[in-house]
This record gives sequence, C-alpha cells and structure tokens, in this order.
Amino acid sequence: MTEIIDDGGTASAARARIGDAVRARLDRNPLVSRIDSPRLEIYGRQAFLTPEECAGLRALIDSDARPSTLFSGSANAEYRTSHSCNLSPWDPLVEAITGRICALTGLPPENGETLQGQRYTEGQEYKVHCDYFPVTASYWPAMLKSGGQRTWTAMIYLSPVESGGETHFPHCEFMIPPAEGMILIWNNLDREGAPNLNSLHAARPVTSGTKYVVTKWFRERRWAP
Ligand SMILES: O=C(O)CCC(=O)C(=O)O
Ligand SMILES: [Fe+2]
Repeated sequence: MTEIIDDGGTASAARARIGDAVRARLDRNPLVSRIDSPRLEIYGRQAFLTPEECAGLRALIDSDARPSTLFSGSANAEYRTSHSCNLSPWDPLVEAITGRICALTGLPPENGETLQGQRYTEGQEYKVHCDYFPVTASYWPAMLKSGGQRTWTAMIYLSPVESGGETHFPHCEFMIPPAEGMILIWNNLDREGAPNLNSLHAARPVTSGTKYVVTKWFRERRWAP
C-alpha cells in the first residue's frame, strides 16, 4: 500500500511552480498592477468586469444567498456573518467570467472550485482567516484527496460600498477598499510553495451600503469534490 504524503503544510516544488507561472503571467500583463508588499504576492486589475456584468452577478447572488458557513462546515454567527452561495458553473455569465479569471491567471479551470458569491450588509464581516487549509484540520485528509492545497485566490468586487468592507491583510498592514469590477488575485503560498501566514485576511465590517463579491479558490491539482 502506498502512503499519501501529507505535505500540504510544507514547501513543495510543484506548488512553487504554480506560483512562478502565475506571477510571470500577471507581471507581463500591462492591465494588472502588483500591490507593493514584501510579504505577500498580490495583484489588482481595475474594471475587470463591466457594471452590467457586476449587476448580473449581484442578481444571481440575491436569488440564492443564504447565511454563510465556515469551511469546517460550522455556521458561525460571529465569524462570518455574510450571506453566500455557490454560483452555477452552467450559468452563461458565470461560465464566461470563470473563463476570464482562468485566462488572466493561466490557472487550469479544472483546478478551480465553484465560484462563490457573497453579500455583506451593514455590520456584516468575515473575520481574519487564511484561504489555505491548515493540515492539522480534521477536514484536511478529505481536501488532500479532492485537489490538495489551495494556491491562489481570485476575488472580484461587484459593488461600490459607501463605507467599510475593505479587505484587510493585517500582517501586510494594508487594506483594499472595494471598487466595483476590480479583481484582486493573491498567492496564499510563499515562493517555496508552503502556506504563507502573511496571506491572513479579513473582510472588514460594512458600515454603510452593501458589499458583493465573488471568490474563486484554486487548488494545486484538479478539484474533485
Ligand atoms: O470579502 C472580502 O473582502 C474577503 C472575502 C474572503 O476572504 C474570501 O472569500 O475568502
Ligand atoms: Fe478569504
């Protein structure tokens, strides 16, 4: 019997290569800017989606959103107070936008989890967390089989927010205010392919207005839930 090596928490040449390829591709794109941070690889592109596309995705989220759960499956009233939903990959708008995220990053569509929509009304937030999986978590063995560690996150803001709702990276000492249509792309792993603690982030509480986002998390291998 071959034993599966539980290496999602360590450096890995395969994961480092994914980082290298995405970095090279984004660095070459004149529409994409690297956000200056020594501790985290993070990029942004304004107006990745048109206002009409943002409105279309907001309508899909409004039609299906329910109270968010945490990855562990527990509904946590305190920690992630937004509403969220998985967007159907067969919806033509979702399909088109997913294709564009993959073209932008060069990441294979089959490694991407289902596009998730999220809505935060006033007072709602998603407290500090990492998108990569802790290998000590009870759900890690299942994640290892379903595509392994998460690598890059792509997130698109779908609405302007009057105040609050910034995406805050506390170890990097910056936060990004939502701008309708803007995509943020960050590497949850470091250059060696190990989880990067500095990718810790939070969605700060919305203080006025409503915030909508879609998030796509990519795995190191084909996602097979
Ligand atoms: O809404 C945000 O600004 C962050 C969302 C987030 O962290 C996530 O979906 O993993
Ligand atoms: Fe996150």
